[in-house]
Amino acid sequence: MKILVDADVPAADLCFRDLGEVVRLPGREITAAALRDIDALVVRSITRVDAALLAEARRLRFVGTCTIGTDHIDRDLLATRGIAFASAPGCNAEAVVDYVLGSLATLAERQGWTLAERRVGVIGAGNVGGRLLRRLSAMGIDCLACDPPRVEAERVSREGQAAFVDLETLIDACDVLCLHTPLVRQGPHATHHLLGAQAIAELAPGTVLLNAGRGDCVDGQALRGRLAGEGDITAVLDVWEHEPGIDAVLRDLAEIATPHIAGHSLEGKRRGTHMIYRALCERLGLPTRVSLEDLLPAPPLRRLELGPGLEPEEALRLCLRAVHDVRRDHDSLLRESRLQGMAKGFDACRASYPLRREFAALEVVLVAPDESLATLLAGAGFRVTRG
Ligand SMILES: NC(=O)C1=CN([C@@H]2O[C@H](COP(=O)(O)OP(=O)(O)OC[C@H]3O[C@@H](n4cnc5c(N)ncnc54)[C@H](O)[C@@H]3O)[C@@H](O)[C@H]2O)C=CC1
Ligand SMILES: O=C(O)C(=O)[C@H](O)COP(=O)(O)O
Repeated sequence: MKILVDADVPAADLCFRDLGEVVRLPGREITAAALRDIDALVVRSITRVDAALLAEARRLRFVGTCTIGTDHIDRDLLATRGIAFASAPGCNAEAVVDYVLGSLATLAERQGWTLAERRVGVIGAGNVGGRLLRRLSAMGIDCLACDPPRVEAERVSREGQAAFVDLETLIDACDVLCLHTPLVRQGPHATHHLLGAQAIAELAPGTVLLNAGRGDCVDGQALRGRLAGEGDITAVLDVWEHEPGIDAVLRDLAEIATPHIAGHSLEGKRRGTHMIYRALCERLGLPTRVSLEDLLPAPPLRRLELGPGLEPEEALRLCLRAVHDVRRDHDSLLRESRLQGMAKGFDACRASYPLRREFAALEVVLVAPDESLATLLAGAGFRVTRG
């Protein structure tokens, strides 16, 4: 049994070596020829698994992607060819929520507003959006949600404390829009350019638009036009059209521009590996000998002690940045894409990404009793204890 695993899948040798011979290749270098004698393929989001890639893959019986998104996989083709498929739903959802909160806290500081006075609209209330809504609500931040497929299928009207509304209502009513939809090209709920030219033109001045779903869900040219023209809205972009060769002008116009790393926590990546390892074991009828705990080292920063005298949002920013500083990711994309060219620089940042821990890995000790601070920090996802 030969298993080809993307070189950016962490802990792959530990997980897969008992199941067969493990071959590693960078995701963008996995070709049809490389799959000739491969029985199982394990990828991340950058390998397009389609008819061209599988042209010579006569032995292939399993494809797994250690990611939430599956838009890079032709699932119909796999089904037709009898090739089993697994993805990793929810694996890095907490990390994306951490990224969103870190970005919003950074914007609030730069632009002189507070999170508490904003209303956040979440588009796509699945594993990521649903967690975001729950954390925002627990932090006391007003939010609305838009998820027509869920409303239709489940007849839901609320998620946590947030009400479900249609997209137009959400856009009109919210100061911050967070996009967490999958890329779906066809059907009644297609998301390609879900935020299209008209919606972007109609955004109220001052709106913050954050996209950590897929780049193609937003019309990048229209967004670039609005940012370069009126310049009266703010964009936070982690995902882009045409990755890794993204639009340099849009990168410069975005207040926070990062190279598709919102989900790149150590926990998120390793959960993804482990979910695909489990799926392959199940497919082969073998027991799982490696546990997720085996893949998660203790975090280097475990405790932060806060004394009295900090404003709540200042304390929040301190904790967020102790774990992950989104400004570093922004700076590294700028630096590397200018040094190496866009596509190479974009990929280089991702390949050398210093894996970060999730907020839940940090214990925040409050030395002085402060119920509202405890609620804010616990709501944001930290483990809060009293000193
Ligand atoms: N930037 C990053 O690093 C990451 C990006 N992602 C992206 O985020 C996407 C969402 O992730 P999850 O929440 O885990 O997926 P999910 O499948 O759990 O949730 C997606 C939600 O979007 C909703 N949706 C679908 N079409 C919609 C539409 N037209 N309007 C509004 N809502 C719609 C679905 O009903 C569902 O509830 C993934 O598909 C992936 O593309 C995921 C992880 C990391
Ligand atoms: O899980 C997803 O979907 C993502 O977008 C990943 O977090 C990003 O995965 P890679 O870019 O590392 O393939």
